[in-house]
Amino acid sequence: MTDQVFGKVSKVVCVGAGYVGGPTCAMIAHKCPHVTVTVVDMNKDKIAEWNSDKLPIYEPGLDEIVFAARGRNLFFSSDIPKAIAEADLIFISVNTPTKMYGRGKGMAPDLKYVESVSRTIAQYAVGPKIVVEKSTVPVKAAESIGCILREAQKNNANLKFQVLSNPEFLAEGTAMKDLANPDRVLIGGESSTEGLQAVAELVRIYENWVPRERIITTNTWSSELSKLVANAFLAQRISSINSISAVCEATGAEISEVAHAVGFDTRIGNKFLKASVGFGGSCFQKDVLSLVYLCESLNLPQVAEYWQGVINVNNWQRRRFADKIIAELFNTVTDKKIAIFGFAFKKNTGDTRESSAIHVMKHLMEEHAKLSVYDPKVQKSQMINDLAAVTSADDVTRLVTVETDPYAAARGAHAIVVLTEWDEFVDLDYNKIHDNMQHPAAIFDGRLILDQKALREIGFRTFAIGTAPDQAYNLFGTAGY
Ligand SMILES: NC(=O)C1=CN([C@@H]2O[C@H](COP(=O)(O)OP(=O)(O)OC[C@H]3O[C@@H](n4cnc5c(N)ncnc54)[C@H](O)[C@@H]3O)[C@@H](O)[C@H]2O)C=CC1
Ligand SMILES: O=C(O)[C@H]1O[C@H](OP(=O)(O)OP(=O)(O)OC[C@H]2O[C@@H](n3ccc(=O)[nH]c3=O)[C@H](O)[C@@H]2O)[C@H](O)[C@@H](O)[C@@H]1O
Repeated sequence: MTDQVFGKVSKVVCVGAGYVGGPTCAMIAHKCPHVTVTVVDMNKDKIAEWNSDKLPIYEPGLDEIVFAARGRNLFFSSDIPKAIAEADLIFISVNTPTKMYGRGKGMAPDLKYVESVSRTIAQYAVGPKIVVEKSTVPVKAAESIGCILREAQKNNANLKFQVLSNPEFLAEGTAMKDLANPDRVLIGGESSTEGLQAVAELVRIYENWVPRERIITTNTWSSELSKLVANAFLAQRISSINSISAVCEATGAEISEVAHAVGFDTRIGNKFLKASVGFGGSCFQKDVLSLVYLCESLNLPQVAEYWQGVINVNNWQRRRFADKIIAELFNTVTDKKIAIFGFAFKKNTGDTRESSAIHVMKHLMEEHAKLSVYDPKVQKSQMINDLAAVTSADDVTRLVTVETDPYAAARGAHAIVVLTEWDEFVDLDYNKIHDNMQHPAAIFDGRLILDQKALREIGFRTFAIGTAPDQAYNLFGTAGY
């Protein structure tokens, strides 16, 4: 019988206290009171926020779990060496953004943070450690991590490492629900005796609350690839429905009716068929581009081109929506006030990474529109920084104001543009809003959340993604297409 190299896990450490590391570890601490969980980060300010009353990220249900477990079996620290030395199992949950320089610029994920953590683990580890890739990485990334760790093993016989892949599938805004009740947990590892032992230890953690049949174990490369593929398939569904939204606008078919009818087929399914102004968020674009780059590197240009199409449609949808706004505002938005409702990439999050709002606003700013933005969760400084990054600080100062209520944002505006599907936008007093706007007043619904008919009865001109212009109610033609 082979000795058990990896004992029962009682100390878990997560390097990276971001959108994934924080919520995931809070859930592990909540569900496994016998395990001590420490989340570390090189960003000391972020750790201070995790230790404060105001956590650095907003997720429904997160505060309650963190406040209950913090100081009991959940800790946030910047002492990375100490945490690594004491850990039985270490999650690597650092960012893997699209590389913005050198080889693979604009396509490949930047793995410098993952490598840096691997080197830190190699430096400070004592005894056996299970190292778990939580970050989304290209196929074979575990091999690079393993190579760095094996080097440390050569100089210290007490060190033992096994690298596992355990990608995260939570979505922002529903992270706590997704973590508490995941469709599946995926764990990839080596089929060696030590590899299987390490996988079994990670399974044991999740088994505290996830039914065993929902914990899938595969080889390492299948696990790494499955994460990229899952995101690519999800993004592909949105680009598919968005491409059809343009056909609807040109024909009189209704995108929500088409999505409903198509999604009723159980083979297709009804989720992720909501037409929109384009998908945003830190991962879909990054991970599809990572898959495209991987395919190019593997000399599979047809596969790369196929997935690149998902990104192309997304960019086109954002541009198409901005062009529609300009066309319907009589082909000029210069100096016109336009209210922007929503800046986050989806509702129930303050995250703005790759938000479609940034791209649509950029297009409107290029036409010198004056934009007045309201979002219930995004800080003003965040909006200013995001917009300045794609235009210029001068343009932002000249053209953008940020309001703390939607009525102020819409006052005196020629149009309202809905870019995030916040529930509160549905229940606003649109009679009052209409009274205080320039007339004719228009609403462009990029999220299909508003009652178009009711708005037209108030007197608005309306446009919604995937909805044909209704000549009986509004003046929109097909200009701009
Ligand atoms: N945001 C999401 O909803 C999801 C993200 N993912 C993946 O999870 C990974 C992490 O994503 P997020 O949590 O959103 O990123 P994030 O940017 O919110 O957090 C990453 C954290 O890692 C820290 N960090 C970077 N290098 C470090 C180092 N060498 N030592 C210590 N700390 C370091 C950063 O300071 C930052 O706080 C990415 O690979 C992403 O693709 C996967 C599923 C969902
Ligand atoms: O790897 C990741 O980071 C995560 O990426 C997505 O999660 P997230 O980006 O947080 O949010 P989604 O709900 O997937 O929405 C992404 C974007 O697509 C848009 N969307 C979503 C669904 C839809 O039907 N239509 C649509 O336009 C959303 O508004 C948003 O802008 C995946 O859903 C998660 O499973 C994955 O773990």
